[in-house]
Amino acid sequence: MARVGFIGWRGMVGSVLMQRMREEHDFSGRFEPVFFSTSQAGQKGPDLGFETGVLKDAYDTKVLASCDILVSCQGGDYTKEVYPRLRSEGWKGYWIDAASTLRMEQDAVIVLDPVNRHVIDEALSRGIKNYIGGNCTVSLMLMAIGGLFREDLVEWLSSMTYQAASGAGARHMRELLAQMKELGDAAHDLLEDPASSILEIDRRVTEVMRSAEFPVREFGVPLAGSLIPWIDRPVEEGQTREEWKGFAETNKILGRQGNPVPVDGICVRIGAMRSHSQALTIKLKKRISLKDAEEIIASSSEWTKLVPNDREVTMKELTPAAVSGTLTVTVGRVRFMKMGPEFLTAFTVGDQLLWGAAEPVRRALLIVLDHLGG
Ligand SMILES: NC(=O)C1=CN([C@@H]2O[C@H](COP(=O)(O)OP(=O)(O)OC[C@H]3O[C@@H](n4cnc5c(N)ncnc54)[C@H](OP(=O)(O)O)[C@@H]3O)[C@@H](O)[C@H]2O)C=CC1
Ligand SMILES: N[C@@H](CC(=O)OP(=O)(O)O)C(=O)O
Repeated sequence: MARVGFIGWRGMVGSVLMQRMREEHDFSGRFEPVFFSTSQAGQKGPDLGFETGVLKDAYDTKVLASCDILVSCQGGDYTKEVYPRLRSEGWKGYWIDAASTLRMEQDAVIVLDPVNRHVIDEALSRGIKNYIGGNCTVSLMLMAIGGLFREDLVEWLSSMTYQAASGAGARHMRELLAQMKELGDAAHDLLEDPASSILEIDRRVTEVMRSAEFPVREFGVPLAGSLIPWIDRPVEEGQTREEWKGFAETNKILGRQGNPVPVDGICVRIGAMRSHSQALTIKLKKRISLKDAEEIIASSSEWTKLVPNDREVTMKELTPAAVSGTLTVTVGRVRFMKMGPEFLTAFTVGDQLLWGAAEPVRRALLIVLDHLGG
């Protein structure tokens, strides 16, 4: 029976992974799970409804190397430190990771099996051992409109994003709520009075938002009541690294680095909790009917849900409030644009911690286990 080590299981992404694995009964005796921690070795393992033993030291490469598969949601710094050591000590097992560190390596595949199962299967048959979850924005875009790529209809794509606080981590989610509370508190008494001036409410809220006491330790600036049109560090030509991933990772996931599709846009952090949204402009290679475009989009995956371009349904279903916590990736506002009949637009929303992080990793584990005959 394969031995599978889990590192980072108690973090935000790791907790969602554990939750999904329990829901899907993945811990049903098909493999032997081993739980690691960088800070709690020797303490009790997670409460998953079965005996999970004592936590092993996540820096002990001897114990790590006793696993056939390692699944890490611990983060890039951990991967950078431990992964090369394991390989240099001769470990030949499968490394499945949510962090971006190894994504663009030649001997790694970015996993999003509803879209690139063929790439994963081909890599397994070539003996590739590293399977890495993609950037959340890229994975969610492909879950939404992968059908258009599958039909080779996309000449180029621009994605303007509206990214949730969860993408930056748990502390950022807390800070967003703390900021919201401060703003609400600032206007509290005026909100109670229906006759109060909206301009006075706005003045107070803006004053609090700009004050030195406003909680901005994590984001550096206000997000509640505002937005941040910059995610991650700068790279070349004025792009941010998050924007750079759009082109690099989309083409790697699709296995078309030799013939890449241009993908670019502006990535923006907004005050949503855990669902990323994106407004897409898609230049098609040829004219197709709106009905065909909708059908192809809806066929992108079994989790893709096409929302009719109708006000009521859009407001109910095409929002982070509706989508968060579900595996459904909604796509709506599909229509041709004034620029010409090959310019298609769409809006999509998906949970950043599910298909954006934990779910592709969970499914990669099952695929590798299948490959090993587990
Ligand atoms: N956040 C996201 O949206 C995405 C993240 N990722 C990747 O996943 C990595 C992990 O992200 P994320 O899950 O947000 O990170 P977290 O900060 O939530 O968790 C990372 C680790 O911190 C340690 N930790 C310390 N204190 C606590 C605590 N109070 N509660 C829980 N864990 C604690 C745990 O390790 P230990 O038990 O060893 O102490 C945990 O595994 C990222 O660095 C990134 O590489 C990938 C896609 C999306
Ligand atoms: N950078 C993404 C989160 C993410 O998926 O990052 P990475 O590509 O490092 O896994 C965000 O902030 O929303």
